[in-house]
Amino acid sequence: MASENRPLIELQGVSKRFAGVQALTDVSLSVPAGQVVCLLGDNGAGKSTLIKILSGFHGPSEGKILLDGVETQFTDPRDARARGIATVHQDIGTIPLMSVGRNFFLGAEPKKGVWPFQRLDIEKANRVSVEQIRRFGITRVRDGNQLVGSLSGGERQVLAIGRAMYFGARVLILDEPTSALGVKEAATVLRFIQAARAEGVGIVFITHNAHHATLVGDLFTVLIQGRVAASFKRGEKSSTELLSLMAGGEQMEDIAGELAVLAPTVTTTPLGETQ
Ligand SMILES: Nc1ncnc2c1ncn2[C@@H]1O[C@H](COP(=O)(O)OP(=O)(O)OP(=O)(O)O)[C@@H](O)[C@H]1O
Repeated sequence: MASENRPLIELQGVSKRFAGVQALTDVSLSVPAGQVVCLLGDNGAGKSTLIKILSGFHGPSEGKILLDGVETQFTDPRDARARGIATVHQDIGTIPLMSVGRNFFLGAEPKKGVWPFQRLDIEKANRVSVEQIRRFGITRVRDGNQLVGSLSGGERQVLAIGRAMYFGARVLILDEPTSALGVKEAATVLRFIQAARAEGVGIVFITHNAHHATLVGDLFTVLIQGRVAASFKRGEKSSTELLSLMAGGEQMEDIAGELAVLAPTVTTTPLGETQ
């Protein structure tokens, strides 16, 4: 297994400006091997911009990217992928009307035969895909010919993440992988995240769900308006504290105050009467 604290990828003092918009300011983040780094923040806080920088989609306006401790630049997302940085977006990346095996190897299909008579080795695609997802506890899938549309949301996420790992991801960026899922389905994905961590993969887990974050996270970074508002380790804050931080504590107190003023008006109006 990879050593626990070796950073695989790091951002140092990264800022990103778009025309007229300062999306990120002086953000530093380190993703060690075998650790889950939770990236949290409200809408517009800069999470997407940050993962686009980590995955080679944008270059930073200022600051550095270090890969295995060496300063680097990604030419594009393909370059980042080739160097082991895989991004799995919620609900994209699998095709419902295609089989599990075909989805798993999409764009990298195993071939058999000798060129020019090569054809898709569907037996291999089916066998490997089923092995890979069963390895992480999805035992309901037994046949690689099964259509992805018949899998649950959590199983589809696991398929997409398992595929990234099979193709050599060392850093997995998971963009809101549990946000559209029910409790049981989210648990499937969270278990998978733990299994990936145990294999020494560095994980960036983007979520709005403070509870999911505290269940699997080792390190936490909260972004507010493009800046790191807090950065801490597992056990240093409860999920309630985390939630309040994400909402920008004071704002939540203001909302609670407003609701307290409104509440008596609402409760004293008898049902069926209008004012
Ligand atoms: N390509 C772009 N051009 C101009 N402004 C952008 C661009 N991408 C992001 N921004 C701006 O940067 C800020 C941060 O946006 P970003 O999408 O990174 O936030 P986010 O935390 O991912 O939000 P969400 O959860 O809603 O996706 C926002 O003000 C957004 O409008």
